[in-house]
Amino acid sequence: MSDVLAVDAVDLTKTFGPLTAVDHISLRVAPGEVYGVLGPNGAGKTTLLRMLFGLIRPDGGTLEVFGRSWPRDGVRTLDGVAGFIESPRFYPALSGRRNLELLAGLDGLHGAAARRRVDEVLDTVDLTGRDRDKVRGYSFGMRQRLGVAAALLRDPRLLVLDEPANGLDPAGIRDMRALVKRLAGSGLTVLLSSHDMAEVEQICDDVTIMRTGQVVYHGSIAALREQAPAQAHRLVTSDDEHTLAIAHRMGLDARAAEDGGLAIRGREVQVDELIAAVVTAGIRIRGLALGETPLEALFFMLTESAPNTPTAELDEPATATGARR
Ligand SMILES: Nc1ncnc2c1ncn2[C@@H]1O[C@H](COP(=O)(O)OP(=O)(O)OP(=O)(O)O)[C@@H](O)[C@H]1O
Repeated sequence: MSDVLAVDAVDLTKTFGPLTAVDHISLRVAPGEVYGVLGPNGAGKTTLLRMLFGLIRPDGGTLEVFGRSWPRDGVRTLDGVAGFIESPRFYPALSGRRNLELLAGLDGLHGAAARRRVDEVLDTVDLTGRDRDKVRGYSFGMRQRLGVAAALLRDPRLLVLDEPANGLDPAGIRDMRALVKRLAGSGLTVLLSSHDMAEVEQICDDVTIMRTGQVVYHGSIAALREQAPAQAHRLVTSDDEHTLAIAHRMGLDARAAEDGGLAIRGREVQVDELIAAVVTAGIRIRGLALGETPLEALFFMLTESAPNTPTAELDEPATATGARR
C-alpha cells in the first residue's frame, strides 16, 4: 500500500463574498481509512468536497489527492477518485444497467468487458434484480446506490460520498450504511460527509467536525468517545421533585426536563441505583427512556456553542492521519 496520503489538505480556505465557507481546514486521509467530515447544514462540507473534485477553486491553502494537485496536474488529480456531490444524476428513461454501460463506455469499456464490470458493481450495491428497470421508477435510495455503482465502475482507490444517506428512509439509510461498511471492509479509502453523528460513528475511523467553516474536532472516533458526556436518560416518576433530590444526593447530573420528567446523565449502573432508591422511597416509575447518545450530545455541544468557546480545546490536529487498516 502506498504511503502517499489519499487526501492532504492544508489550510484550505474558500470564501463566497463576505462568507468564509471553509476557513483554514486541514485534513489528512490515509489510504485504507474511512474518514468522516461531519457538521450541521451550512458547515462547509460540500464546499470542501467540491474543491476536492475541482468544481471550485480554493482561495487559499493546498490540496493534494494521492500526491496530485489541481494547479499542477489538472484533471489527472482525479485519477483513482470517484464519487458524487449531493445526488448522482442519471438518464431517467434508461435502465440502471444501460446508464452504467454508457458510463463504462465513456471510460473505454465496451461489449462483454463492460457487461462484466457492470454486473459486478450492480451486485456490490444490491441492484442486480432491478437493473433492467428504468431509473425513473427507482426509489431515492436505489438511485443513491446506483450512484455508488457508477463510482465503483472506475475501480477507484478513493470513494468520495457527499451525505450519501441524506433524504433516505430508514431502510434506505440501513442499506446505504451497510454498503459503505462493506466497501470500507474491502480496503477502499472512503471520505464521506454527513450531518449524522450516529452514521459517522458507525462507519468512520477518523472524523473532522466542522461548524461554520471551521474545525471544532479533528481526530479519531475512539478519542472523541472518551470525551463524550455520560448517556442521557429521561425519567418520569410519580414524584419528580423527590426523585430529583435523591438523584442529587447520589451525585447524579439531573435536572427537570423542559417538557416534563427529569433529564439525567449517568452510567447505566448509576441509573440502576437511582431507580432502586426511588422505588425504595415509595415513588413509582412512570417511564424511563434513553436520550441522545453520548457522541450525539458531544456533537451538539461542539457545533451549537458560540464560536471561540472552549470547544477549541478538543481540536487535536496531530492525530488525524493514522491508517489503522
Ligand atoms: N456557490 C455559493 N455561493 C454562495 N454561498 C455559498 C455557495 N456554496 C455554498 N455557500 C455557502 O457556504 C456555506 C457552506 O455551504 P456548504 O453547502 O458547503 O455546507 P454543508 O456543510 O455542505 O451544508 P449542507 O449539509 O446544508 O449541504 C453555506 O453558508 C452556504 O450557503
